[in-house]
This record gives sequence, C-alpha cells and structure tokens, in this order.
Amino acid sequence: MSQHTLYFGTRARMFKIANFQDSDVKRMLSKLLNVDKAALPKEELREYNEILAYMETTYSMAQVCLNEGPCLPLEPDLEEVMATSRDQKELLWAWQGWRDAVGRQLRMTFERYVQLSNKAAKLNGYQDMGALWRSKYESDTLQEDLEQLFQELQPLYLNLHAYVRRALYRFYGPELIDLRGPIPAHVLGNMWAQSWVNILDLALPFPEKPPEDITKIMQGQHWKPEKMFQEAEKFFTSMGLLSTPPEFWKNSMMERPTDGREVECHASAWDFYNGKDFRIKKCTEVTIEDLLSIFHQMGHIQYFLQYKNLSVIFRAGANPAFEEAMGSVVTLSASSHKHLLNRGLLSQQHQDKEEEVNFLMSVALEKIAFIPFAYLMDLFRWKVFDGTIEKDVYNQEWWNLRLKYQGLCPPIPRTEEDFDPGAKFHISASLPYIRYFLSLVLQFQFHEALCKASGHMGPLHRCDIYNSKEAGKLLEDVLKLGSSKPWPEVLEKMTGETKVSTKALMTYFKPLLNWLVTENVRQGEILGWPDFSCSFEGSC
Ligand SMILES: CC(=O)N[C@@H](CC(=O)O)C(=O)NC[C@H](CC1(C(=O)N[C@@H](Cc2ccc(O)cc2)C(=O)O)CCCC1)C(=O)O
Ligand SMILES: [Zn+2]
Repeated sequence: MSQHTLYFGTRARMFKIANFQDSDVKRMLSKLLNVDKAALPKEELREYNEILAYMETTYSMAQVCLNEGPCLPLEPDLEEVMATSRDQKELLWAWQGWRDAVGRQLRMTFERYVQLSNKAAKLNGYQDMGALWRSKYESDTLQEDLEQLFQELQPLYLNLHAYVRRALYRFYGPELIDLRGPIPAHVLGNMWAQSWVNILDLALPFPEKPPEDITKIMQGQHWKPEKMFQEAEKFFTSMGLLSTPPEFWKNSMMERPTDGREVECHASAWDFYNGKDFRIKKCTEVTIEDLLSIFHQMGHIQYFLQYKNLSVIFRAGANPAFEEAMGSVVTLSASSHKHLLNRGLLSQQHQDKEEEVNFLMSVALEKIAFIPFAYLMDLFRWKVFDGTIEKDVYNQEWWNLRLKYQGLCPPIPRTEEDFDPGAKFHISASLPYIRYFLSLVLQFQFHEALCKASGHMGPLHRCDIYNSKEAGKLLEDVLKLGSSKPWPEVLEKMTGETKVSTKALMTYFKPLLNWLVTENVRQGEILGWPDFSCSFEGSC
C-alpha cells in the first residue's frame, strides 16, 4: 500500500489540480497528493515504522504479574478484573500495573513519534500531523463544529455523571467518592473509564427488575465465536446486503491462537484492497460485549465489500466517522430488546416502563459515558502535534483534559515518569480517535433514518432494522459510494440532512434524561465537579 501510495502520489504532484474540470479527477488528485508517512526520507521512514512496531508490540505483549502468581495480559484477564472486581484495591492494582507496563515504556518513544509524524505532515503540506488527520473531514470549521456537538450533549453527560457518582458513593463510601468532586478513574468498570456498562449492576435505576444476563444465556446455549460471526453476518444479509466471501472465513482470526503465537488482540477489520480478501482479527470471548463488537467489525467488512469495485483511491468511508458509524448503527438494532427476543437471546416477552429505563441506562453507560473520552483523545493529540502541549507536561495535560471533560481524576498521584495516554491502544497504534466521537452522533442520525425507511413506528430505542430490505437499500446506496463524494452529500442521501445533528441521539435518550433529571433533583445532586481540589498533586 505504501509503495502504491508513494508511486501515484509522486506522479500526482506533476499536475496542477486547478487546471482540471472533472470533479472526480480533481477529487482523485487531491486524495493522491497525501502520501502520509511515505513522504519521509527512506531512513526516517524506516525509523518511523520501527517506532510504530515497538509501540504496538509493547502494548500487545504487556502483562501485569501477581506477586508470586501468574502474569495477566490485558485481554481478557485485566479487562475482566476491571469489569467485574468490586474491590477498589484490586482495581487499583490492575489500573496502575497496566500503566506501569505500557504507558511508562512508551513515553520516550512517543516523543520521537511526534517529531517524525510532524515532519511527515509538513512534507505533505500540512502544519502538523493533527492538521493532516483533521483534513480527512474536508471542513474548515471542524473543531468549532465538534465543540458545538459536545456542548449540546453536556446536559445528558453531566446528569449521567452525577447519578453514577451517587451510585458509586453508595457502594464505595465517602472515603473514595466525593459527591461534589471528580470520580476516581479505576472504579468505572473499564481500564480507561471510556465505557461504564460493566457497573450497570451498581447503577441500575430499578434494581428489583434486573435485565436478563445475555452472556449467561449465550454460554448456556453453547455459543462459539464462529456462531457469533455468523450471527453478525446474518444481520446484514437479512437486509439484502452482501455476504462475506469464503476467504473471509478461511483467513480471519476469530480466537486468540493456542499455538503460542503472540498476537495483537485488539479487534480489527482489514481490507486487502484486492476485491477478494477481507478479514477480522479478534480474540473472541463468548460475551454479549464481544458479540456487539463483532457487529461493529462486520460493519467495516460490509463497507469494504460495498465499495470494492471503486477505484482504490475511493475505497474508504465518506469520512472516517462514517466507517465507524456503519458498524455501530447496526449494534443499536442488535442490542434492542425486540431483536434479542426475536433471536432467542431473551425470553421475557415485553418490557414495562421501568425495565425500559433500565435498558436505556445500559445503553447510556456504553454510549453517553463514551462522549467526553472520545472527544478528548484527539484534543490531546492535536495539542501535542501543534506544540500547545510540550513533552515535559504530557501526563499532567492528559489529566487536565480527563478532569475537564470526563470529570475523572487518577486514583493515585501521577508524575511525568508516567505516560497514561500511551496505555490506550489507539495512541500506541497511532490510530486517530475523533472518528468515534463523530460516529456516536452520526450512528443515531443513521439509526433514525434507517428506522424510518424500515417503516418503524414508535420510540427509536425499540426499533430493529433486521430483515428490512428498505433500510438495506438505503444503507447500500450510501456504502457503495465509498469516499467518492463529499460526505455532506452522502449524509443527505441517507438522512435528508447535510449537517451532523444530535437531535436523533437526544430523542433516543429522552425518556432516560427525564428520569435522570428527576432523580438527580430528588437527591439534590450537584452537576459537575466543583470540588476538584484533589488531596495530592492531581489525584483524588
Ligand atoms: C486496519 C484497521 O485499523 N481497521 C480499523 C477499521 C477501519 O479503519 O477500517 C479497525 O478495525 N480498527 C479497530 C477498532 C476496534 C474497536 C475499537 O478500537 N473501538 C474503540 C472505540 C469504540 C468503543 C466502543 C464501541 O462500541 C465502538 C467503538 C475503542 O475500543 O476504544 C474494538 C471494539 C470496537 C471497535 C475499530 O473497529 O474501530
Ligand atoms: Zn471501527
């Protein structure tokens, strides 16, 4: 891919785009001009690739060892501890151990990664790598638009944060939780506190009506990873979309290898750009969380399949957030009560009002909790690339953003020996992240449009587009355009709107927001974290 990019990128530089009339040719030339890291001189490209390999290998090989016991990898062991342990000392052990094993090791390398990234960006005509990443969205008001979306979602996040803080206070007590302060980052059920769905049991609005445990039902029905992949594929084919070719089933890695091979377990979907070979690599566990993640990956595969006949220059999503939203929009239907009941993964026929609030809470703990995290991940990196954040304050600036946007603080003091952002996959793998923030808003906008096309009546959170050929046709018309048209045109084709809007997301969560506001008023909650004075240097 790098050779192809360099060869055609170099030749594209011989032409002045302004001299062309055909909009497709102009679009192709402008995309070819960006050769990303291939612009680096040979020596520095080699060093850059070594740095990327070192960061990703460090991340994928890292383990945290018990005193005299075994060493635990991130997937599935440390993630399991973070998800299920309710012992804050054990949570702290995993949280700190992971950051010592990964973040600390990457600190120096990351500084060199920033230098080489910015050099590559400049050689492509960009101010810095952040500017190159943002250029994928073809908008000169991107940062303002993103801030506007974030502000519109604040009421929802602040109410959820206050409510969850109260739930954690009830369980862990005042010595750990300050009802007017930020939440310690290790008790939210996830290594990066980016999704809080694993503490649903502590935050269930109506605990006397707990939802059925779908993971237990899957294991009881002897689900295997392959069946999970087939289930995800069936969702797409039920809508009249494309099935996966035989190579997919032959070449994908669906489970962690048992032959001793060390693999990067973070799930990913791969297009080999030959129109035939498409793969998913995942260390699958039989859980509902992994089933939904496979739906997400299969969404990437469906996009690859739909645009495989386009010129290779246009084989990408309309913008990176479209790619992410295509997989996630399907999970909104797949995780609905109606769908899970229809697929035999739930037995309870209907949900009453209170069970519906419980359900919406579980979706909010996954999707609303994620908003500020997804926003700050690249706010941090953009500032690192443009020099606003200097290398000797990487970690304290990271925690300033975690406090400001997520209302979290580190459970123990952090120093500049640490490099906590490096403990997140996408930072060690140099994968941009703002795509997930934008995808969160887009996926609800798509969900609303697809539900309408499928003839769904009633609340958005009860919609399931499974089996809808109309929704499938709408999706297909968008997916097969790839990145050949400006994304506002593609958005309009799907939703009738040319702007990203939080309206659909707010509609989906309206019943929950009403309940949250009432509950928080009843408890006299403070929204936000005015008491952010942490006891010692920046920790809770
Ligand atoms: C060659 C290559 O790089 N391919 C790309 C795809 C492409 O560019 O074509 C790719 O496979 N990227 C991997 C990444 C994997 C996952 C992820 O990392 N998710 C984020 C954010 C998130 C969190 C919750 C959620 O519900 C949805 C997303 C995280 O876990 O932090 C892990 C589980 C889900 C998605 C992905 O699929 O996006
Ligand atoms: Zn994705």
